[in-house]
Amino acid sequence: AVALRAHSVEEMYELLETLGSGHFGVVKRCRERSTGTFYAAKFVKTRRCRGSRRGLERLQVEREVAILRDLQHPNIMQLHDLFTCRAEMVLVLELMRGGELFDFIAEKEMLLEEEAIEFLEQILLGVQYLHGRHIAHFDLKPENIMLQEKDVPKPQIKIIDFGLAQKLEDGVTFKSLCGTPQYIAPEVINYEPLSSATDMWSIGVITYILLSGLSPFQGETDAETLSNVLEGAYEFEERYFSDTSEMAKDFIRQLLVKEPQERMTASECLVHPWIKPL
Ligand SMILES: Cc1ccc2c(c1)c1c3c(c(C)cc1n2CCCN)C(=O)NC3=O
Repeated sequence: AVALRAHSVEEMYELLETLGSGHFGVVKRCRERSTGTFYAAKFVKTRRCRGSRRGLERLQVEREVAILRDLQHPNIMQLHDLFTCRAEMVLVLELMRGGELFDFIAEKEMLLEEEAIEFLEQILLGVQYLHGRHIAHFDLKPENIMLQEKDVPKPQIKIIDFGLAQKLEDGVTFKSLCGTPQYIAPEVINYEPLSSATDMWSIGVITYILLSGLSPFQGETDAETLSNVLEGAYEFEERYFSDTSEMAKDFIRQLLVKEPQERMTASECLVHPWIKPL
């Protein structure tokens, strides 16, 4: 169980280099003094006095922690320890030495269909587990898919960053305008009720990127990207998709569907002939 510790994180962990920073805060590699095991420590400033922005971050982190504590799946990031003090919260998380899937694709330009399927199957198993517990991630993108190790034949992945995740209470329509333009579904832009289907649209975008290195809706500006998403305006550019299988294109077509209810669910994706050939 993850206890709320009164001590400072530095009593229990030796802080090492910064792994990344961004809206989520700062993430540092660290080593647990008692075991010598390496982890990732995510620091989020939550000092209330700096205006509502900090307060909002604290709420997001508290929601993320509540969700993470409840989850136990090989493809979902595990919370190992938690420290809160007035000015900040520190989440100690499994270390994913392989870094982001985003960087992995960038290095390789694009993946073979077999490699893409390896990643997608794990992402879909993690998302199927989340949706089965009525949790939507709402920020699925290659930056939030981390690799345990990267120089291995079949890298293991975990989904991270549940800062925008929500428990989907039946009947409660959740609307929110956040997420990253390239990956957000039409209903997010139209401020319509969001659901687990919103995550499935993002998986369609991620699949398109894994196979081509291209982002299907990206425009010159965010505004252009958002209007491309609303029009559902994407195509399989011949130059990039000439040797992509029809099965793979069908998989993407059945996710990049404007109507949320018409998109495949994670479970349906896992038995789609492209993922689960007979
Ligand atoms: C090797 C490496 C490099 C950058 C990392 C991480 C690991 C990392 C990690 C985590 C998070 C939330 C962010 C992380 N970042 C920041 C970027 C995440 N999109 C995490 O939970 N475990 C990580 O290893």
